Amino acid sequence: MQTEYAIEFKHVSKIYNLKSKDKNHKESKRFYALKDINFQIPKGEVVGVLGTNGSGKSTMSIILAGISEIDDGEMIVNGEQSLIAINTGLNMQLTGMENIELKGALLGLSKKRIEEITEGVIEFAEIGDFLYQPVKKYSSGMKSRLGFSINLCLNPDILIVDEALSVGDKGFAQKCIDKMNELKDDGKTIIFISHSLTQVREFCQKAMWIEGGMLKEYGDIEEVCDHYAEYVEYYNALSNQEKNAERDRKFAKRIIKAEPGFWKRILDKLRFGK
Ligand SMILES: Nc1ncnc2c1ncn2[C@@H]1O[C@H](COP(=O)(O)OP(=O)(O)OP(=O)(O)O)[C@@H](O)[C@H]1O
Repeated sequence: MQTEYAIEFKHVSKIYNLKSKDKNHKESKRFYALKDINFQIPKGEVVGVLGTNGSGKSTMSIILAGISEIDDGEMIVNGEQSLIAINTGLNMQLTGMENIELKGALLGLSKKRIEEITEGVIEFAEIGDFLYQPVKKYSSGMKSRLGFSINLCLNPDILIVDEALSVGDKGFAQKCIDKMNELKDDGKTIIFISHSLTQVREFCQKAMWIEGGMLKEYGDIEEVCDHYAEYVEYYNALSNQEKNAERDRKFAKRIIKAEPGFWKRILDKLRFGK
């Protein structure tokens, strides 16, 4: 039987502009936030994403969620995806309730479905009357409760969780893990981005390690986690000077040196969506 994929990345790259240090220097450099990423995630798989700060994990999460466009390559997503992240997805001016309605409307859900989701959120988030207050008045834990609850209650085919568990209190984090386990048992695809190797080992079936914008490893959970842990240990043992050199070395590989035809390809893609 042919494997059905929830997500396929084919030579996916994401480019960002980097402002020049020198204020008078108009030209800005371009660099790869993600560079030539290839992988296939079968439906129903739970994948942990690891990588040191700035490696490209959040960039990947917003690309996966359809919030950010790719600059090169192709991404194929089969199913409705939903992203839970610390600072995304909530409108700060609107109340919790209005945020639920807005999200429902953007997804084109029926009034009845939005009411069901609202009931689910009231029960799951446990933020009481704060649901009728603007989100800007919430604590970060309460924002996380609301964001988590909305996205979990939407029951997406593909759930992307970006470091969101680190904000809520322990009781709520456990409640989210239990709910995520339910989704896992239901055969949903979950992409779990976390700095906690313990959480990744416990919750995921496979792991992906992104470093310096590139896919370093993707496969067996224990193997990838062990290799990542070894790297973190190696990096932490470096002197500050060595750490700087390591960062510069990684960054040098991300700066774009345009080969012939590169910019034409990017521009054509922007103009014609090719
Ligand atoms: N909007 C943006 N414009 C320019 N550069 C950006 C933008 N967003 C992210 N970057 C840069 O892209 C690189 C990847 O960032 P990203 O947030 O994806 O990393 P991360 O792996 O999620 O890091 P962390 O573990 O620190 O959250 C970083 O160098 C970051 O500074």
